Amino acid sequence: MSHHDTPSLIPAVTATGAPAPELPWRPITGMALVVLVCWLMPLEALKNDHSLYPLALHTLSEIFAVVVAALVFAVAWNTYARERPSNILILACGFLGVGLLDFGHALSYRGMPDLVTPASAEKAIDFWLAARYLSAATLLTVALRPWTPLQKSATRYRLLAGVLAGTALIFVLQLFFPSIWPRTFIEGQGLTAFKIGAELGVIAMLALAAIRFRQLHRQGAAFDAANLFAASMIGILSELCFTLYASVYDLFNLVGHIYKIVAYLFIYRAIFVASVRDPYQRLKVAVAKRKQAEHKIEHLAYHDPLTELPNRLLLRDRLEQAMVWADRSHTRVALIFIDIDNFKTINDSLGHTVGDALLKKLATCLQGSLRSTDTLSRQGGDEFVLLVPGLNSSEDCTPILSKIMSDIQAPIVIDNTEITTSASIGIALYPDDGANFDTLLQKADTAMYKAKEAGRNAYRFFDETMNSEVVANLSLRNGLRRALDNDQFVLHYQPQIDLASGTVIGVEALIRWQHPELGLMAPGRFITVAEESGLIVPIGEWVIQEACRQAACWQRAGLPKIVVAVNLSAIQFRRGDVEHTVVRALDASGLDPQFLELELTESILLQGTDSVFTTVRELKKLGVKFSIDDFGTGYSSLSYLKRFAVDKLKIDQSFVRDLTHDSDDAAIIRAIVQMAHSLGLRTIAEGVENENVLEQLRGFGCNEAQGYHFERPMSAEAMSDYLEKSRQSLALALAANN
Ligand SMILES: Nc1nc2c(ncn2[C@@H]2O[C@@H]3COP(=O)(O)O[C@H]4[C@@H](O)[C@H](n5cnc6c(=O)[nH]c(N)nc65)O[C@@H]4COP(=O)(O)O[C@H]3[C@H]2O)c(=O)[nH]1
Repeated sequence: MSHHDTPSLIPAVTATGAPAPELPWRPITGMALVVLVCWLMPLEALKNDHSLYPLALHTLSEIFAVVVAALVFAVAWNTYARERPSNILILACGFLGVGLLDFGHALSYRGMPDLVTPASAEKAIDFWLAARYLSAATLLTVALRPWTPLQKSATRYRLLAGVLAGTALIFVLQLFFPSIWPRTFIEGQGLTAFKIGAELGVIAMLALAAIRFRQLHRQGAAFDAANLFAASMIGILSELCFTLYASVYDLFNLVGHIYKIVAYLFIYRAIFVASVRDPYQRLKVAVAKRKQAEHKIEHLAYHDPLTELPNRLLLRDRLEQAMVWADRSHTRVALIFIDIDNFKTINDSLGHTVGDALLKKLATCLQGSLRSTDTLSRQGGDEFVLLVPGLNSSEDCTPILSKIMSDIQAPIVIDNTEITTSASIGIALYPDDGANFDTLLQKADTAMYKAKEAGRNAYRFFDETMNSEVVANLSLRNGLRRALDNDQFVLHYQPQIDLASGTVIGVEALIRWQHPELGLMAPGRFITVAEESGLIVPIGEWVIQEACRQAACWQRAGLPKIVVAVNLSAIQFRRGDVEHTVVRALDASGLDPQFLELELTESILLQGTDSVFTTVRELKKLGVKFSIDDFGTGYSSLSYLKRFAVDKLKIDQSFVRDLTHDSDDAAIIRAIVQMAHSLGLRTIAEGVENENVLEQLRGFGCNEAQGYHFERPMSAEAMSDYLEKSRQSLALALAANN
């Protein structure tokens, strides 16, 4: 079965989604009762009353019927569209023909002027029967045909032409060759058996149509089967009247004509429903759906899908409006950047679903304590931005900020887990800190970072010093990128002295940046920026390679064999591949691994990841040495001393510096040295600036020392000279001993 053959049926509801109308049994039954009463009652007087249905009334009723038939055609034909069922066109054209034949009937009625031939009962009956058959055939056709669209649009014109030609033929035959028709009425005798039989034929066709329409209605037809069913049934009642009448002026004739008009009206209703009401309803539904979809799209464009809060776009718009209002009312607008502390940890440890639920709850909670004029938006991730208009001064913000902070700190229960968090908040004010959205947002963001740096769970108002820091950092970051490509880094070396022998046994490699404008820059000014930007990874790689190369170079030059110590950053372990870098540097330089020492900070060890452990273990296998830098300042956990099996502890210079005046520092150093020795580790004190300190360190049993008291960090050439001198004095001492 092709697509077009499929009956256009849908269950229970119509095309517009409304429930299918009930069959109109009430008018049908009422009208049937009227016919029954007329038939059963002895109404001889009425039946013979010729004034009951006079010519004028007949003409009037027929004109009305013709008008309704014409309306059926006009509405259906003019509103027809290709996707509509072709049966609508069949009804349209069929009823155009019916209307024309009814017109012929009205003009032929006895008492009307001549239309080619004189008017007569038989002439009127012949037109009448033709109209009845055409109407019954039309209804039966649409009852039996599937309600599918036409294959070709030209068919509609062919159909119209066919109906018009057929009707014209009937007119011609009736007017010019009336004798070819069987007799239907004989003056003085009344209706012929043919006429009655013909009416019964119409009744049979209409009955078939009615049965089919009822069936289709039950199956939930997508067209108005109920009204077409009523039209067929009332058509049958009308026809029954015409099998019962004795005079063309009697009661049955009157009732039959009225019923015919009612049947036409039901067809008109069906056509109107199919051609106007239903399409209009569908259009209304489609427009409503479209509006809904548009509304949804608009909502999505301006809101964050997770929290339903306004997004950046809407926030920008609201800020622009708020700025205009602030200008007029001489008030301020605050843009408050809220970043949830440790959100990443919560997300990673409890999962994204919990993370999302937390953000939603925070959003609801925050929104609950804001005024209707404030706008809370989500920028993505764990960042919210709040817009507060109508402030007189920055102090007006304080109550809001305290409220936000306490709201965020309140414990939130998700999936039976209680989560407590906090926020770092940065505030920028309009017009004080900027005159547009981007500037204000960036400044609020900068202030938020300052709050984070200050230990989180804090808020900071933006001030210009923050900005200059940011600008400086930015130019530093860009400069660092170029520095690596342009070979602007150099290593300086500081000797490490063995306290027992007084000889140099190692050097610490310390990076310097030969800045084209700012001169030689110490690492304290750029290492943090390099770490933040990740540039520490390639920079650190260069340091290892250069230190190994230089150490191997000194050894090849016959200078004393010393260990070169290199600082490593935690970021290098997190983002880089330390093991491969070191192995490559050793291979390239040819340096024996035992002359390389890597200085680890406690933060590296605290990462506690297996990869740090594996790297240390693998490099130790090669012979590389490890020391812990700045020992004593961090957690100084004994467990990682055991786990990582380092070789040396580097006592932080903050303890060494005040050693002679501060008894606590002395106690700490003594304890570190004792502990290191009992674990079989060597100790080195850094920052040794005078002889007194040195003496005390010797007294504690510290193995090595490094500091300005011996030498400041120096260039590679200066270090070569230093090593050369050290070699010579060693040779002299040996010669003297011998
Ligand atoms: N006041 C005083 N200071 C002394 C004395 N003796 C040495 N110093 C300074 O103390 C720092 C010792 O290095 P650090 O503790 O590893 O601390 C280093 C280290 O953490 C880092 N750093 C240096 N080079 C590198 C590198 O190549 N990679 C990494 N990741 N960090 C590096 O930068 C820090 C600072 O390095 P520098 O500025 O070169 O500063 C050096 C050194 O010049 C002294 O007697 N008195």
